[in-house]
This record gives sequence, structure tokens and C-alpha cells, in this order.
Amino acid sequence: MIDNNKYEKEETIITRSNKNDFKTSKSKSGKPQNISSNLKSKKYLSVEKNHLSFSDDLDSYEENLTVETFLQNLHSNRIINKPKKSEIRFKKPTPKNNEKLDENFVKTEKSTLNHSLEDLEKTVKLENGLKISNIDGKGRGIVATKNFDVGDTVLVDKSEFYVVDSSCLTSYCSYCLKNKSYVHGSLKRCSSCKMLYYCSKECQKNDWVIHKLECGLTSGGIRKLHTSMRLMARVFSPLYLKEKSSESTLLFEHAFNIIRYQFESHYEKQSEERKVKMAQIAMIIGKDSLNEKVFSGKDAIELFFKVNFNGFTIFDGDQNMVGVGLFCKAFLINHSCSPNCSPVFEGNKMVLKASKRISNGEELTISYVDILLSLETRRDILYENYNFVCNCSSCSNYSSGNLPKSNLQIQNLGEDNTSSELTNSRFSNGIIKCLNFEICKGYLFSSKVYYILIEFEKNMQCKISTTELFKKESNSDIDFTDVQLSKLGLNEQLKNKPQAPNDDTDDLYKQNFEINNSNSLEIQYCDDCINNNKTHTNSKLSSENYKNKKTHWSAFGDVEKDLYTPEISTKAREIVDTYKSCTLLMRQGKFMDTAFQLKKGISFLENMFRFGTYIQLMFYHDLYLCLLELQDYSGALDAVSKILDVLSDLSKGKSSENILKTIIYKSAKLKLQSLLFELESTDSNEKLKYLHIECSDLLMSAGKFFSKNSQLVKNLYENKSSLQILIEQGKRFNI
Ligand SMILES: C[S@@+](CC[C@H](N)C(=O)[O-])C[C@H]1O[C@@H](n2cnc3c(N)ncnc32)[C@H](O)[C@@H]1O
Repeated sequence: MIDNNKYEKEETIITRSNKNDFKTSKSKSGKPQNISSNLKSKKYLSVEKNHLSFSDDLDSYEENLTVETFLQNLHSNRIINKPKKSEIRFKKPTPKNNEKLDENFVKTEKSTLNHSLEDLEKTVKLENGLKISNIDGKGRGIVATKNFDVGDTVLVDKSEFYVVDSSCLTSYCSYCLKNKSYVHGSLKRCSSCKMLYYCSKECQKNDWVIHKLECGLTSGGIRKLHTSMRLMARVFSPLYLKEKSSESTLLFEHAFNIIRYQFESHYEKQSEERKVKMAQIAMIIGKDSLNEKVFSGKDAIELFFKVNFNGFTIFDGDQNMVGVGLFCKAFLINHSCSPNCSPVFEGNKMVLKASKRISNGEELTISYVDILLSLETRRDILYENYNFVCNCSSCSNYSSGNLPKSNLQIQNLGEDNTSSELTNSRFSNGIIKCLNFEICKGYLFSSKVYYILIEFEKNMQCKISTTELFKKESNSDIDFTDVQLSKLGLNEQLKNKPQAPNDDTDDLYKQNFEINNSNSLEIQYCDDCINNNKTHTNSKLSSENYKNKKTHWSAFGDVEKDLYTPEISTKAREIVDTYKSCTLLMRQGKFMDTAFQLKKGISFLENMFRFGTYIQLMFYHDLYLCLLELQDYSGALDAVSKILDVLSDLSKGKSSENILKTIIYKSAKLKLQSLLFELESTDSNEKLKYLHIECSDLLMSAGKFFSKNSQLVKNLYENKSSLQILIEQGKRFNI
């Protein structure tokens, strides 16, 4: 079934005749009939970093379909047997109609959500040291029955149902999830659906049993199934298994039953609109099983919600998002914005590591969202996607107010006076990403603008005139620029100066912000972040700044005055210090040293996640800058936690060379790219010297860890031609 890269050959339309197989039909034109031609989804179940992945953000497929009509039609087999459009256009149900819904369900097996925890434990089979418990206000959860140290593996869980995300199907083997760069030869495409890729025939063969339905749906004409829909097709596959007793089919069935009977669906809490969306998907994917009444309509819809609410984003060793999977133990882990565990993946295997010390009796938690998001944003995501309001310590500490709100709207008035958005939702909490971020890597932010931002965030739009942005302030360690913020209706807001938490910060506010009468405001911003959008390059790597250790990226100056409790501030300082040295070391390519530095500051890890939240709230911009810098190199938190994994493994006498290599490789590659970028725009001798030092550092550090023949080194040297340019340039300047 592997295509052997004959992509150009004519597409085959497959009709499977076995009664268990999925049938596709031909349209008059001879092309596969598109049974979802009315699918109009633009967005689909999104997969976000550190999320349990899904949100059912589908646009409606069939606007007037209701759950009730879906079910009614289902039972009269009208929907399944190719309904006419007119037949499935019904009015929205009244609540009364809704009540009738249940009567229409074909009852299959009852959900076992209410079964005893002991039964669940027998089914799920957790490892020693863990048990399932009811957790107040959260449903079921997993609790430690022994102590775990930071870095310990707490749980290992292999997914039976997972998919490579549609955006990267060509880069990963759909079975073993290996990236193509680690595969001998190229990935081969499934000749049937022409959508999935495999690294070997063996992988394709192993995947076939679970890919079959997905393959049929795809080759049946729905050429571009969403990631989520493909996952759902996979979940349905065990219903079509022929060899009922083989080991793998038993595993699939076991997993399927856990998903079907144990995953939470939040069905009752879902809006009619959402249910309709799921019904539409059920019509497409679960068609046959619904026809054969293996499932009731409600069961099918619920199953889709279950898949929706319980998926994990899978990452590869480089922390790139690969796809989504369902994990039949880990689904029980509840969320906290200050979690004590963090999942890492080896293919479809999740390894849950303790990111904090976990005591006997403590609940295991992971973060379903990016902890660097603002409280408000986290809340929105959690409520929207997982139907709960988080009450963890990070959230409740701040629920009483005094929070910077998100959604600061700042517009950049370009030279031609066209306005364009400067905001970035991820860093919406007062940190404004430069429009040209990919080039500039710049953020507008400073703890000094903290208070003013809070004010601005209250529904107003500010305009920044770029012509005023670039006056440098001399004698400043950090490059600041005076920014003229002309405002829209700001008068009242500015007169009512924002409340600072204490006198010191109030003074700080006074020193830094001047309100003038002409409806404009002088404000100081970190300059390099927004330095001339058009020409700004990666200034953090510029030689001058590097040598003087005072780039705006390494503004490791004093942490600003305490904005919150002394305890938090002290912790923040410690972390800033740790980050400071880590960032520097990492920037120099001294990864081993970075690791040791991190080991020294091991308490950093314990607080890393917790402070992920505080960092942004407090606007300790130095700390945040460090984070960003680390992130630039190798995915910040992930890289750091990986380094720590390495350390903890090393200290247990194990070697995690591969992890370290991956970090180094990725970091090195990124660094190289930045250097080359710099190089292209430089004509200064001085700078070239610096670039060469950087490069040799880079290669030396790479050389420390790689054998010359390793794939990683080969990959790194793929950039050889660019390196060559660098060397040639160096020769010209006698370096
Ligand atoms: C992946 S499941 C976790 C296991 C779940 N408690 C159960 O019993 O199946 C996610 C669901 O658990 C609940 N949950 C997770 N974390 C929570 C938290 N911090 N507070 C309240 N509910 C939470 C929500 O209902 C959420 O949709």
C-alpha cells in the first residue's frame, strides 16, 4: 500500500466490498462522492501547545440541523441513507422538544462513569504509587500513594488512538511518529488515501487496522479530513475489526471501551449548537455503526465529545507538535495552572514526569493550557474547552482583582499612516508583540509600563506613532525610547491615575509617566523591541551588545521593586538569577554548563511552573526576557525541563544523550540561522569577528556531544553552505 513516491500516477478510487469495510460510492462524474460537500469548516479542532488539544471550533456544517432531528432521522434511517437536504433542515428545538430527545435514543450499554473507582482502577491499571480518587469539584483524578522526586517518572501511558496533525502529515510517520529527518530514506505515502505517510512498510501494515476506516473516508472523497475527524475515525475502527482475538485488537477494544465508557463527555452541559456539530460528524464518520445500531445517536455524539475533551497534544523530541492522542490512563489527570507533572512523549508513548516534589496523598496535575498565558486567557480556554473554572492556587490568589487584563489593543501607525495591529494574543497581557516579529523578535514591554497598561486595557485603543518611537535615551543600561502615545478618549483614564499596590510603586509610576494636557502621554518603552520594524534584525546577537552584556535581551539588571508579596519577589529574584546564568551559558552554546547551572538552582524547577504564571502577572520583564531568550534557543521551558530530565537521569546513572543531543542540535541550528542572518546584514569587521567566535563556539559545543558521523551532525552541516559563506567572509577580513 505504500506509494513509493509515484505521486503523479492516477488516483484510485477504492470500493471495499467486505461487509465490515467502509464503502464509498461514485458520483456521476466518476469522482468519489463527497459525502461532506456541505462541510464548510474553516477552523477545526485546534491543537495548541500544552493543551489537552481539542476545541470543537467547527463552523456549522448544516445550519438547520438539530440534535433532535438528527436523532429522529437516524431512527428512521433517513440521515444515514443519504438524506435529501430538505429532509434534514429543521427548526431549532424548543426546550420541550429537547426533553423528548432521550426517548429516541437506542440504549446500548450504559455509561459506567458511575462505576466504582475500584472497578475503574482494575480497568485502567495504574502503576504502583498511584491510585484513582474522587477529587472535590473535579470528578475523578489520580493521587500519589508514595513520594515522587522532581524528575521522577510518575506514569507511562501508550496511546492506541492517535493521529498526526494534518499540518505535518508529510513530516511524520503516521504509525511510529518518527520525524522524516530521522528516517532512512523518505517517507512513503499511502497509495489509497494519499494523505498519510509512513517510514516503512511495516509501520504501514501495523497502522492499517486502525487506519482503514480513516483511509476509506478519505479516499471516499473527503479529501481533507480534519485532524480531529481522523482521530474520531480511528476511535471507531475497533467496531470494524475482523480478527477479534488478536493481541492488538484486544488492546484497541480495551482502549475503545475506556474511551466509550469512562471518558467524560460533558454532554449535558453542551449547547445545542455544539451537539449538532458533533451529530454532523457522527453522520459522516459513524455512519455504518449507527446504521447497524451498534451505537445510539446520543452515544455517538457523546463519544465525539469524549474524544474532544480528552485529547493530548503529542510533541516530538524537538518539542514540535506532532499530533493528538487519547491516553487511557492520563485522561484521568486534572488540570492545575501550577501543575506538579509534565508530560513528555516518545512517539505515541507519554511519559509523565514530576516537575515538582509530589508527596504521598497529593493529586497529580498537569496544565491543560500554556501557563504563561494570562489568568483571564487561561480561564477562557479552560472554560470553553474543558468546562470548568480553575481554582488552583495560581488562579485563586489573584481572583480578587488587581490583575492586568488582557486584550490590550494597540495600533501601530506606520509611516504611511496605515494602521496595523501590534497585539499578540499569546502575550496579550500587556506585552505587545512587534508586527514584524519574525524578523524583529521584538516585544514592547517593561515593568514600568505595567500600570499604564492596566489602564489602557480597559477597552481602549492606543495609537503609537512610529515616527516618535526611536529617540534613544542616552546613559541607559537598557535601551529605552520615548514613545508618544496619543490616545483615544484617554483623558479621564489618565486623570484617574491607576492604583499602585504600594507607595514605592506609586512613586515609580510618577517618575515614569507624565501626563500632559494635550491628550498624549510620554511613556518609556523598551526600545529594541520595536526598533524600526523594517530594518531591525536580531539585535540580541549583535556583537556590541553581547560583549557589553547589556543587550535589551539580557537586561539582567535589578528586578524591579516588589510588586507583590516579598516571598514571591524573593523567589522571582532567585529565578531571574538562575535564568540569567542559564541564558548566558546557553547563548554561548555551553549546554553542559547550562545543565549544571540549572542543577545548582534546582529549586528553580520546583517553582518553574508556578512562576510561569507569576512572571507575567508581575511583569518582571527581565525574567520574562530571559524566558523568551531561552525559548528562542530551544523551546524555553521544554528545553530546560529536558535538560533537567537529563540531569536527573544522569544522577540515576542513566544516559539521556539523545535528549541532550536533540536540544543541542536544535539550539545550534537556530543559533546558526540567527548568526547567518546577522552576517548577511553586516559589513563591520568587529561584528564578523564576533560572529566567528559564536560559530566556533557553536560547533565546538556540538562536537563535544556528537560523533562526526551522527545524523545530527550531518543535519547540522546541511547548513554547511551557509557556514562556508561565513568562513569566506572571515577570510576576507583575516579572521
Ligand atoms: C481530562 S478530564 C480529567 C479527568 C476527569 N476529572 C474525569 O473524572 O474524567 C478533564 C475534565 O476534568 C475536570 N477537571 C480537570 N481539571 C479540573 C480542575 N482543576 N477543576 C475542576 N475540574 C477539573 C473537568 O471536568 C475537565 O473537563
